[in-house]
Amino acid sequence: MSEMLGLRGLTKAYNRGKPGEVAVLRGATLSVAAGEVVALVAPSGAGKSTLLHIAGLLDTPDAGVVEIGGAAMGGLGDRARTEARRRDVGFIYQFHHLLPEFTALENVVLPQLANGTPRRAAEARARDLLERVGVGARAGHRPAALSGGEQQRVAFCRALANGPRLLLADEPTGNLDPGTSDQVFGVLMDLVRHTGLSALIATHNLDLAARMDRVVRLEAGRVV
Ligand SMILES: Nc1ncnc2c1ncn2[C@@H]1O[C@H](COP(=O)(O)OP(=O)(O)OP(=O)(O)O)[C@@H](O)[C@H]1O
Repeated sequence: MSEMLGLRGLTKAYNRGKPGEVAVLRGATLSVAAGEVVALVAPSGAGKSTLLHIAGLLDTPDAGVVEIGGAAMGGLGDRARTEARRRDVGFIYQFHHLLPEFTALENVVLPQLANGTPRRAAEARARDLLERVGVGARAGHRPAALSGGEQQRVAFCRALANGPRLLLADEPTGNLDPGTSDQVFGVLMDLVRHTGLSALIATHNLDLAARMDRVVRLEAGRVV
């Protein structure tokens, strides 16, 4: 099977060369195949957010290689990185991070407009995605008027708005109560499977991890 995400020998330290240096990644290597959904399990502070940010081109490693769809990302300039991120990567955070002054629909439309999609097509796609995750009827509401589970469903739609090839999620249901988390996670998995996306999903929840294709652990800065 072809590889969608390749992380090879990543190292990353904060406060590098200073007294407070924290070596977070120490040669982390990981591969996600096309269509594969991988769970990333790590104790708190082990560096999973750092790893996801590097994989999602939001941060750069000190050393090592990031490949998306077989293309090395290391040599890209800022502009090409931003383009690759917008086009290829969808990101979901623990907290929804929706724009509070915009409706659910607009939150899913805006990244498409930024990517050059005409408004009419962007709205049609946004409505379709919101319907698929069961919040179509709430499309005209702002995030504050939605429940936590609904907000997170909208955030899933936003992450998928530009049709990424790779989905990265950092505790996507970590902010929800256990019952809602379970249900909303099911919605996310349906969406991912339906789209044939590759995904790397960080979670502390071993039951959720067991519902993915493969589980990897981040320990002492390496993937085991
Ligand atoms: N900007 C920074 N400057 C200094 N240290 C940092 C910075 N960002 C993260 N760290 C440290 O690096 C380590 C890994 O952080 P990271 O956020 O990647 O962990 P995590 O596994 O996602 O943790 P959690 O599950 O608690 O969110 C932590 O010890 C953290 O304190």
